[in-house]
Amino acid sequence: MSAVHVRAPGKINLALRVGAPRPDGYHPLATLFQAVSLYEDVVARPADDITLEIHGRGADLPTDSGNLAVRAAALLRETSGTEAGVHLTLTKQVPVAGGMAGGSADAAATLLACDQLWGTGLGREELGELAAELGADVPFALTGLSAMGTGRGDLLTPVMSRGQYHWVLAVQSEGLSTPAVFRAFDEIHGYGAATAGTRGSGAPEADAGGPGPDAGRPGPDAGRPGSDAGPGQAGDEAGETDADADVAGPDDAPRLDGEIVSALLGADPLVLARSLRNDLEEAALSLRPELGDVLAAADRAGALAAIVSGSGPTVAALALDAPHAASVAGVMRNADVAAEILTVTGPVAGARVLEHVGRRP
Ligand SMILES: C[C@](O)(CO)[C@H](O)COP(=O)(O)OP(=O)(O)OC[C@H]1O[C@@H](n2ccc(N)nc2=O)[C@H](O)[C@@H]1O
Ligand SMILES: Nc1ncnc2c1ncn2[C@@H]1O[C@H](COP(=O)(O)OP(=O)(O)OP(=O)(O)O)[C@@H](O)[C@H]1O
Repeated sequence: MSAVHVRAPGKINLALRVGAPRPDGYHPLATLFQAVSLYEDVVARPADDITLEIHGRGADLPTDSGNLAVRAAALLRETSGTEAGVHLTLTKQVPVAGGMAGGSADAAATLLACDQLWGTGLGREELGELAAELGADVPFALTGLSAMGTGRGDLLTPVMSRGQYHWVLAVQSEGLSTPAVFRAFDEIHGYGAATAGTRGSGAPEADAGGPGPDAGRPGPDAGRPGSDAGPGQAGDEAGETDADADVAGPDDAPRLDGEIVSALLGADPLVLARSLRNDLEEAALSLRPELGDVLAAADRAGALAAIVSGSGPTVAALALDAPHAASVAGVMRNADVAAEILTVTGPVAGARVLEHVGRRP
């Protein structure tokens, strides 16, 4: 085979509940992911070593083992035992360090592209396990669509979603470090200096003394006022998910409100708008107070609701439909609160092969 082209999506966390740091420094999460139509494209070609070139965003990113795509290829090579190499051409659309899991999408796309190129014979399940080793958000970039994430965010349960949601994204020129946002979260909630670490280091640098005194506390309630508005129109058609129950993890893990799962089944953006919440938003705002202006601008532009995506600083504003999204985007562009204003839709598929070039019949 002469090339494999794989595309993987960025994500928005429709809901993100965060608990106290665990002994390993990671935070237990309960999150509802939606994959959106902002993509990372990876073309994998045979080569002797593992090499990478980057187009689009991220010209300053490392192209060596500091890059998650290179790390993904190296992990797959080691696991599969192949001696082959790969040249990766990565075209990035997802903002770097934007809270939309762009690096994770690169890793997921690379795993799938190299798997196909090298014919490793590993199944999706084994690729999922490698994905979780690379980062908490990587498994979701493989599966895409809508899913609940628990554990570190890497234990996924698919969630049914009807209809298409229209988002306006306010992208900042400077990203936010995910570990720094989790650290700010810990400070705000009195959890002590439990997390540090850099991406892809395998695990965050845990507190030398182990878990903080508050490690067992339930998740804090850090949503903005109004983000917890009244009950949704939970129908009785919740499919495999019990929409009336809180969606639970272990005893002291944070929980998602079942209302948001029902909202996705109802295909009604007005209902979803009432259920959006992000426990990291306050922490992102503490590091980047200007994000308050972005949220306010989305509100003034008539968005149904707006939320910081994941660890930020990208703000995702929900619209009623495509024309409404275009209108909100126009007003937000004029407000001049972001480097770029984009419109996307979700949910979309996870990492998938777009093209095999030169495959034998
Ligand atoms: C904020 C989210 O995007 C929400 O989906 C994710 O939790 C972040 O996922 P990610 O960037 O893939 O995270 P990783 O690369 O695994 O970890 C980066 C750093 O984020 C922090 N981290 C991440 C996930 C988690 N459940 N708890 C954490 O404390 C840790 O400091 C870790 O060192
Ligand atoms: N391929 C990559 N793309 C982007 N960042 C990468 C990549 N490889 C390594 N990195 C490092 O990871 C950091 C953040 O990556 P990314 O763009 O995925 O952030 P993010 O979207 O905020 O992630 P998440 O939402 O998963 O927390 C970058 O600042 C960079 O140091």
